[in-house]
Amino acid sequence: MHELPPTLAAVAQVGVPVIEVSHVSTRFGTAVVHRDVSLTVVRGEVFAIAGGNGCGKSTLLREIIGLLAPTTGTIRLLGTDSRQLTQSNGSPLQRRFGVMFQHGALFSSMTLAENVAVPLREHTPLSAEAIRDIVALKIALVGLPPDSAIKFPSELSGGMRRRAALARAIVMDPELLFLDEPTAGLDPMIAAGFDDLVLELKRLLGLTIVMVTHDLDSLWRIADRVAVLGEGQVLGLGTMDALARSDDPVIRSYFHGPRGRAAHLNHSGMGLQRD
Ligand SMILES: Nc1ncnc2c1ncn2[C@@H]1O[C@H](COP(=O)(O)OP(=O)(O)OP(=O)(O)O)[C@@H](O)[C@H]1O
Repeated sequence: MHELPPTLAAVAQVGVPVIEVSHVSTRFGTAVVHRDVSLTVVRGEVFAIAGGNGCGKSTLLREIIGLLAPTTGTIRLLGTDSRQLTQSNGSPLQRRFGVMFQHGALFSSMTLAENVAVPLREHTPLSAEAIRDIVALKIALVGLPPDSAIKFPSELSGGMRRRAALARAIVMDPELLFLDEPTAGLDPMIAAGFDDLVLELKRLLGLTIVMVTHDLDSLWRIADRVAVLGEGQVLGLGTMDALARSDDPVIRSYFHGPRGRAAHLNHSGMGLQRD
């Protein structure tokens, strides 16, 4: 029997759980960040983790990708306990996901092409020529011009830096893509363009996407499901439409404050109407 190419194999498994967070609690000293958090991400969705400042979104992301071990509870990533990632470097599992950290986290002393090449240099035996070709392809895929490859991060705009960071996150053809505050600090037009790019890459590459964000426009635009964290717990989990109807006071204040209302109006098209 022939094996399916990775993208088709991923499409064939749409809806299968790829991340299972079970009864996770996290403490830093006496500070409790998570108490009994459980959620499941299924293949093929854009799953967002939202909530107020300091509610533990990035910490949960770090736990899922094995940079940090939860105090209690378990997290299974693509069927493997993510503690195994915490304990070992260079696990084959690490090749199956890409991460775009907050603000892009590009190396300032490297050109854009060198930044994008880092995972290939670290995790594959590919020749310099093959790496150059793959990097050029990924730079084009995120909509950056070829001449940006030789530029340093300081020579790029904020939006271009995010696209470069995204190119690095997908350079190993991952199944799963993690985005930590991908649109933070971008102006609304650039942020919307970035959201569209994320959706396009999801479609082209058969990605499952987990995104930590405060950006209500992004949530309305691209999230299939959203987990709202607060008070150490999952306060609500569902589609944006379902969450917008929630009676939970924290969720209500999150979605029905001035920014939440404006984002909802924009999403429904009403925000674009003029008198
Ligand atoms: N390594 C650490 N040691 C001690 N405390 C930490 C550590 N990492 C995170 N925290 C604390 O855990 C809490 C949750 O932080 P986290 O960055 O996960 O929140 P967040 O929801 O992503 O916040 P923001 O939206 O502001 O980025 C914060 O109070 C933070 O100070």
